Amino acid sequence: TRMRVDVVSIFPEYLAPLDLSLIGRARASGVLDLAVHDLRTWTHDVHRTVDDTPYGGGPGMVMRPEPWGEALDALVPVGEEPPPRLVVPSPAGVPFRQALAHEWAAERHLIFACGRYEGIDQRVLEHAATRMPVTEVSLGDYVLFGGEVAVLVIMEAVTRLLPGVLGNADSLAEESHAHGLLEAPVYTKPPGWRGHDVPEILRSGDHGRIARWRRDEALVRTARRRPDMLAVLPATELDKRDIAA
Ligand SMILES: Nc1cc(-c2ccc3ccn(Cc4ccccn4)c3c2)[nH]n1
Repeated sequence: TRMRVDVVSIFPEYLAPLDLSLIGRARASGVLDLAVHDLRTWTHDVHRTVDDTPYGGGPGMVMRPEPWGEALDALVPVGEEPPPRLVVPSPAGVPFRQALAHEWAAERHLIFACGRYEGIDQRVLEHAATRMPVTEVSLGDYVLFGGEVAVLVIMEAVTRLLPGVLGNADSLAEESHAHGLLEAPVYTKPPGWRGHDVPEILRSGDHGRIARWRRDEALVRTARRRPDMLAVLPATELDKRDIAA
């Protein structure tokens, strides 16, 4: 098996979509070995308590360290080499970008800790960091209820980079965040639809002009929607003439 992934959550059913489609196929093909665990497995009280009031006061509850400690003990075999990476979605995390997806696609073992409430007692991450690399990661500047949907996003971004998962390797090559620009628009049949026609050039068969047209469209789109992406492009990539046009 290429990669093992463990996900721990108090809402394991939130991760059910990982059984579907491409990720389901990656699991069936053996390239991905995924297990979802209920954090309450590692509670011992009759109410299976996972949260408590925050030290220092403030609203909401905080996830207790003990269940997380036992969960991670159970999921990391003693002396596992290389150690797994612990990924903890958090509003205070580093931004998740395609570069991280590529890095994590090379890992042998990922463990995702899905927090809820106001988050996980920080000592869980501090202690885990004595045994494995730990990354707190944010999907963006908006606040979710918990880490589960972030794990779905991260798992999709990482799994599609695993060998054999993407059917047509070219689509990986075409990936927008690879050449630093947004994708050009895409079209398919019919050539005319509700009065909207497919740009003639795409039906010309002139592949050189088509490639140029797509690049120009990508540049214009990026300039309009994501000027920040252009700021980091190496000058060689950016032909000012394209933008002016
Ligand atoms: N990019 C992201 C990531 C998250 C995220 C990830 C994990 C948890 C566990 C709990 N919460 C709620 C919460 C709300 C307020 C302050 C702290 N946490 C999460 C939110 N929101 N946005």
